[in-house]
Amino acid sequence: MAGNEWINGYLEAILDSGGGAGAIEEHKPAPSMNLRETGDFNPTRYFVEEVVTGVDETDLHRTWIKVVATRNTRERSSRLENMCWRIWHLTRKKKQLEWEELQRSANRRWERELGRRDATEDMSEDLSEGEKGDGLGDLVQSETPRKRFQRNLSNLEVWSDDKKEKKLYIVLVSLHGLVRGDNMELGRDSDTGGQVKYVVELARALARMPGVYRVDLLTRQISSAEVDWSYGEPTEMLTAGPEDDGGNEVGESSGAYIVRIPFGPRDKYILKELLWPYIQEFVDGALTHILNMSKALGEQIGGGQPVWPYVIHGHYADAGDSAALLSGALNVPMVLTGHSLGRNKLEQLLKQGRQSKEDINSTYKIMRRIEGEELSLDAAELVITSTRQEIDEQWGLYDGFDVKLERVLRARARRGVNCHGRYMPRMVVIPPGMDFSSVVVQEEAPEVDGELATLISSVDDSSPKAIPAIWSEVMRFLTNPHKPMILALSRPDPKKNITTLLKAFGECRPLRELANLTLIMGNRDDIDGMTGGNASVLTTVLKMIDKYDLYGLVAYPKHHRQADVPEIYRLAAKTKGVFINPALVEPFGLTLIEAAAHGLPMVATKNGGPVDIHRALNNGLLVDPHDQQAIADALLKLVSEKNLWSDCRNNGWKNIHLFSWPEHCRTYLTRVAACRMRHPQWQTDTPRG
Ligand SMILES: O=c1ccn([C@@H]2O[C@H](COP(=O)(O)OP(=O)(O)O[C@H]3O[C@H](CO)[C@@H](O)[C@H](O)[C@H]3O)[C@@H](O)[C@H]2O)c(=O)[nH]1
Ligand SMILES: O=P(O)(O)OC[C@H]1O[C@](O)(CO)[C@@H](O)[C@@H]1O
Repeated sequence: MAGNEWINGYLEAILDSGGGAGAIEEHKPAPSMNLRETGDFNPTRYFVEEVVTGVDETDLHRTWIKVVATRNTRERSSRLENMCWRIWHLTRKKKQLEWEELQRSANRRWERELGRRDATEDMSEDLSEGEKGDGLGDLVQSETPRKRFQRNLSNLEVWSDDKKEKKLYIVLVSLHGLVRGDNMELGRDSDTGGQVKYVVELARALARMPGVYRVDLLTRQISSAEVDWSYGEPTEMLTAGPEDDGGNEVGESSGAYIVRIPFGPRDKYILKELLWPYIQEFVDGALTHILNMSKALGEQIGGGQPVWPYVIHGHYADAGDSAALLSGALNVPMVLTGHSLGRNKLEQLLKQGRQSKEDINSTYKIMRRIEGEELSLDAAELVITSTRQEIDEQWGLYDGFDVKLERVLRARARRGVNCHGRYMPRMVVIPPGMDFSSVVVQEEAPEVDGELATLISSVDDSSPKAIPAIWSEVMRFLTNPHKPMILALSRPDPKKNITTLLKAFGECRPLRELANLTLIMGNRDDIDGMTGGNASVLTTVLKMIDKYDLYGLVAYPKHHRQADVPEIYRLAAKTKGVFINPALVEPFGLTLIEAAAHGLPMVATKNGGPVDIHRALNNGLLVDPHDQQAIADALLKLVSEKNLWSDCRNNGWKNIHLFSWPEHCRTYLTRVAACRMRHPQWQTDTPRG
């Protein structure tokens, strides 16, 4: 088409000028005017050069106005051509800018990748020490060095019997709650629960390890009429130390002891939230005890030289704060276990939406607690957690810890690269053990009616099968005790979310018809005598039982002893029931491994440690604790689908052995031995061990 010949001319000019759609064109200088003078002037080429070099879009519109106003056809056509080219040029220029930006961002990404590769090399260099694995689901891959799953703990020497000639002195600190070795009053109040059980069992297990001479568990001396006299005893032996191989006595101080230090109002048992002002007083008392004990041990086993603590291990924010001070004063490595973390609790309570941050702080002194946790992180060489999730999603909330940065810092320190003063503690997953002595040997899944009915109907004192007293205590609430029992067992703390469980049960007719609900909520004489949060939970529970008319379907006994707990699990298992932990957040969940050991499948909160326990045991279902329907559905599924129930029961039994205190202690000592040595008595070239 003749009219469009000019387009061909321009295209040729583009090709000549090296331009082409998408090509990146070198910027060409404008043709000098001498082209005109020399007669080689080519208007098309001129325009192309003119457009490519000179114009921009700002006056494009003015040009358009001129073109529209031009009468002369030829002139108008020329101007139109010019405009087309300018539009084309600007489009190409825009594309060029975009391409250059793409190039720049690709370069930036490549640089970041290079950096990441560096960091990953650092980490993997570090990970080769067995830090891989994402939690209890990899428990078989966890720090606990088990034969079949021996980790590549490259530069760590696993603690073994050849350490038996060492005579280590270990100090554990757990300040709050009622701490004693036997008949613990777990669940009596919000401060006496899993941590108390954990530290007592840890102290006993450590004292039984080769090379450990003495373990002191420091706590608060409570001489109050409100509590049993045993909590006022200055010292309580938990276990005597092991005989040494030669059968010789190992000294009267060997073994594990609770040592009670007086601090705070002498005649009062006060809540953990009110202990913060007295931490320094505890530290003073603890320091005096440790100095005296180190001297005494020095006389016994140290050849006259003081035997300083091998490690000071704080449990929970308050004891972590204290251990940090003691560690600094004694120049002894500090280890921390959180048990339950303030930032996580705050997050979940805010999500529940019942209290403002100010109210939460007023009730729980949560900001002082978080400050104690941050101080502990700064001082700790090592943080022992129960699950991988606790590291990633709970400690990861803290200023003093970042998963990736910690590994990079450690790798840099190992390579002698400056860390600019940044330091973070190592995190290691060592799941707690449990005391299996209370677990009855695995029985075949009994026929419910056959076994339990026989037991109940023949009960009398003479009967060889007299049922445990606690069974009667529970069953007296129930119209039909043969129905599958849904069991919840926890301190009656608001964060345990018992009321949502009760609502789910009360509003689910099939569940009410198919199962009973048993709530073990600590021990109580009088609800009015309970602390605030616990009293409100109990009051709400009673009101909800009335509201939903759950009489005969829900058991809520006032008292039980520690020795009753295994029997309670057994009763629920005999009815083919289910254990539930609906907590808003559960850092670990000792009750879940206890229930599994007793053959009970679980329904548990998906917030916290239960995720990793489930991955290790595969013995139940996880739920959103804020979703009442999900809780009801999961319970209904497990109590109604008998094959699923049996599979979960057997899965729990299959792997529960992974939660063993001896294995825990072996890993514990292996990791502590690798901490930075600080004290002259440990002055050796290699990590202590
Ligand atoms: O009425 C009760 C209530 C509890 N318990 C026992 O007390 C312990 C409770 O431990 P857990 O279920 O773990 O809850 P907490 O008391 O909240 O323990 C804190 O500390 C534990 C140890 O670190 C962690 O597992 C928890 O996640 C953490 O919240 C278990 O052994 C229970 O058997 C009773 O015997 N009777
Ligand atoms: O509910 P909180 O305030 O996080 O505290 C958890 C409590 O449970 C315990 O296990 C009770 O022993 C302690 O860790 C702590 O007193």
